[in-house]
Order: sequence, then structure tokens, then C-alpha cells
Amino acid sequence: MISSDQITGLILAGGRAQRMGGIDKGLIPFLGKPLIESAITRLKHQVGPMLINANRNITKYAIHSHPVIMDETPDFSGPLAGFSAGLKACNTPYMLTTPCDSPLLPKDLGSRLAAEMLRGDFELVYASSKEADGKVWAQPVFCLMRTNLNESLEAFLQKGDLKIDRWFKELKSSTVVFDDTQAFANVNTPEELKALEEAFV
Ligand SMILES: Nc1nc2c(ncn2[C@@H]2O[C@H](COP(=O)(O)OP(=O)(O)OP(=O)(O)O)[C@@H](O)[C@H]2O)c(=O)[nH]1
Ligand SMILES: [Mg+2]
Repeated sequence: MISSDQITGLILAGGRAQRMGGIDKGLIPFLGKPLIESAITRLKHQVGPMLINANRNITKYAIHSHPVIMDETPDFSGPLAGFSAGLKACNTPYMLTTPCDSPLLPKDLGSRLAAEMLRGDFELVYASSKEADGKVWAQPVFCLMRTNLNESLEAFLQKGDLKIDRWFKELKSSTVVFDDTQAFANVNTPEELKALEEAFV
């Protein structure tokens, strides 16, 4: 069994948030609190240490009392840059990633991904969601990985590739399908923010 204290949680808040008008998405108010707080609340019982990956407003993220780490390169090259920064800062054998903009992320995300990891001796296990119409979608930024993948990710990024699914294909990976259609609801636009707030009340 993988215990929660063997897992570092990495919350990804390092994107440009262009569809949100370029403001720092993790800091926008969601039901009166910075959006990232909902992700922290959902994740904290699922992991031991927690890290926040952000590239702007570092002091504002730091008030949550978790280390804030930046991408190595300041060019917003995508979530794998955040994974890389996280793996370098991690002191546990496993790392669980989630984005900062999914306030309903599953409460059993870590435990179910961990069970699958051990079942098949996988290197990485990501979540997938089953939508209301029955379609299954990969949710690759919700992902549990062994932290010894650091070298593999470095080699992949050195090639100049940034595509998350192409890195996953190089690994022994698996996925777990979650049936809760709301669990991966995320906030990309002001309209989505409003709709998700309304769904909460
Ligand atoms: N560290 C890091 N994380 C990123 C980067 N780009 C996206 N992410 C994160 O990856 C997750 C999924 O990305 P998106 O939902 O597209 O967020 P985004 O890229 O900020 O938003 P858009 O600019 O509107 O695409 C979010 O948690 C982002 O914070 C990046 O360049 N570096
Ligand atoms: Mg994006």
C-alpha cells in the first residue's frame, strides 16, 4: 500500500490563464476565497507534503504555508515544466499533481491512483473522467507518478517536446476512470467560473 505521507501533492498554478484574460487563475475569488484554496482543501488529506507551482505572485501563493516553486524556464511552456520543477523539489517516492482550477477534484484521487499503480507496477497513473454521455476523457494533469521519473522527464524535455500525452506514452502508465462527471469541472473562462459557483450554492 502507498500511504499518503509517501506522496507529495503538487498543485499546478503556473499557467498563463489566457482564457481568463491572463490573470493569475489560482488567485481569482471562488466563493469568496482564492481558487487554489479549494484545491488545497481537497488535496491535503490525500498527501503528506504539498508544493505549489506558480510563476507569478509568488508571495501571494506563499501565504498558504507550502513551498512555492517556479518553472525553471520563464516561458510558460506547459504543465510538464511544472511536473519537472515538482519532481526536483520532491522528497517522497511519489508525487500527485492537480491543477489549481478544479475545486471539486475527487476526494479519493490519490488512493485510487495509488491502488492502480501497485496493481500493475506502473510508473505513472492518470485520471480519466466519464462524461454524462458515456465518453471517457483523459485528465492527464491529475496524475500520480513515481518521483524517480525525474530523469525520464528531463530527457523528454531536452528533446524539445512538451506534449504531456507523448511523455506518458514513453512510460509504463495506466489510467483510472472516475464516474463523477463534476469532479474534474474546471474554470477556464469567466463564464465557467460563474457557472461553477452557481452549481455550488
Ligand atoms: N508550471 C506550469 N503550469 C502550467 C503551464 N501552462 C499551464 N499550466 C498548468 O496546467 C494546468 C492546465 O492548464 P490550463 O487549464 O490550460 O491553464 P492555463 O494554461 O493557465 O490557461 P489558458 O492559458 O487559458 O490555457 C493548469 O493548472 C495550469 O496552471 C506552464 O507553462 N507552466
Ligand atoms: Mg493552457
